[in-house]
Amino acid sequence: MSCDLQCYLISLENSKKINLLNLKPIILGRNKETEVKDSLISRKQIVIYSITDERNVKLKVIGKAVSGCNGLALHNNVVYTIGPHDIIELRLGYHKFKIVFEPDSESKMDSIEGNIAKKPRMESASISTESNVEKNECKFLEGSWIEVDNKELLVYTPENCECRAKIAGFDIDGTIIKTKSGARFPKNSDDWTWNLGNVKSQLRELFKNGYKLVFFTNQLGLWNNNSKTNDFKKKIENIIKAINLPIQVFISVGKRLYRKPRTGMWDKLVKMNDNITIDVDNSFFVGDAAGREKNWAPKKNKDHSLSDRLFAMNIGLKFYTPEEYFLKHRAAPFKMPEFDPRIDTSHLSYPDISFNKQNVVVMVGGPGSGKSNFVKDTLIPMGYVHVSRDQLGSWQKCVKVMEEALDKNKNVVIDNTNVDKETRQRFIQPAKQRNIDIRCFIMDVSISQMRHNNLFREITDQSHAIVSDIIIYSYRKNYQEPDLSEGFAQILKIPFIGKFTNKSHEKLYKTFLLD
Ligand SMILES: Nc1ncnc2c1ncn2[C@@H]1O[C@H](COP(=O)(O)OP(=O)(O)OP(=O)(O)O)[C@@H](O)[C@H]1O
Repeated sequence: MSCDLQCYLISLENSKKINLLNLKPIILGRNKETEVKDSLISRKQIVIYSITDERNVKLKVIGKAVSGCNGLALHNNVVYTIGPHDIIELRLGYHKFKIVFEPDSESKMDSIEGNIAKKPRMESASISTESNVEKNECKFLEGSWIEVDNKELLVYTPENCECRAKIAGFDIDGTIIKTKSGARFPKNSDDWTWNLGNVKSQLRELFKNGYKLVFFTNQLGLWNNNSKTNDFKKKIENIIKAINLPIQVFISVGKRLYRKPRTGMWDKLVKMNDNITIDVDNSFFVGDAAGREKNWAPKKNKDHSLSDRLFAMNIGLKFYTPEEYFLKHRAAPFKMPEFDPRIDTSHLSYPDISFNKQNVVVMVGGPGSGKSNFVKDTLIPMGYVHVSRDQLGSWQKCVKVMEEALDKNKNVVIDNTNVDKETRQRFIQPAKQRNIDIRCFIMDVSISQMRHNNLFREITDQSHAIVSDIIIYSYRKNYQEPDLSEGFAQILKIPFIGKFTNKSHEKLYKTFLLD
């Protein structure tokens, strides 16, 4: 063997070259030698030396992180023998160093920029050890929690969780687990068992087939409750431990962006996937909130919601119910929501709203029906004085401001819900007394679209007071259809035409938001 033979570790991140001396151990870790700053890695992570004459390298993991070789996890305190071109990962999947012997008699073409870096060898053939590393070993190693956006989202990531392109996503309650007691809601954090017998083995199969396993769950009940949150975290850790796979878990605690069917949890996963683009076409999501009607199977209740199916739809993922996925049942029928936000409205147009005399426009429409948006877009630019109870505080003030404007020969728009005849008369009478025409513009928007719009506003505009569903349903209950006999010179129906100031709002609006 030539005495000129040298062994190096070459960083695949920055081409840094570390000389491995014959039979002289050095320490790799979060240190100057490697230039790695990853806090999950110990300063003393791996002990390593070369046996240059034999063209091999011995190493032992001694630090807190899970280190790897050629994509496989290494055990701590086990001596491994590896060889030229093997790739050491200081933390499994990260901070890769290739073993290079120079001169390289095996591959003259080999270079960091060349074939090895682009096509890293994944086989474990060259690892020999005093204990075996199984090729598909997939154990779970305890991880850590992070809190996002003022605890609206909690994320659990096991230490050896790898970022992968294919995602197998699952809801938890009613999908992975069910209550042991048979109660609808768990009685305590131990009240769980596997939902279906083969959940665990199917998850293992997916993991072996290259999927990253991710759980997504809505847990509004944890909001502002530290003790419940801690119990729930423990429960999640127990479930993952029992499955014994590195599964990442997203818990939506808040009401807004992260709650399924909204895509906040998925968007966060995309950002946390270490620049690996997610292969949406080959990923999927499984959940029991699928909108199935009562008796979708013998004696089965109606699903409590549709949020899991809509979550998948919003992202563009294939969707399965637990029965379809785990038991291979045929797809059950389901009911879609009344309002579909994806529908294109660009072909619609407003009716002719011009008028050749002084007039008052009384808007009629529930909370979130888009009255203010319409008024701002159309009537205000035409010179109408904007009268709104939201801004003035009481209907009496609205009447006063309207009268003052009318007496100055101005046109006026009353931008209130104006739900019934009595409310509308408050504005019709003073106009009539002045012989001024009154028109009525009704927002042609369904109750479910109003709910969608309100939620959209809640997410995008925190300055506006939150409108509860109760207020919207009370609008529906009290609604009296406007009629010419009330004193209107004209009644027009105003369609909802989507108009957006920015792309991200448009994207959000066009997803299913209601659960
Ligand atoms: N034409 C539109 N295109 C896109 N989004 C719209 C449109 N109209 C309204 N929205 C959105 O719907 C939400 C409610 O709209 P808006 O405030 O105009 O309703 P409103 O009927 O005036 O409600 P309220 O009576 O509660 O004040 C807002 O977030 C708004 O941005």
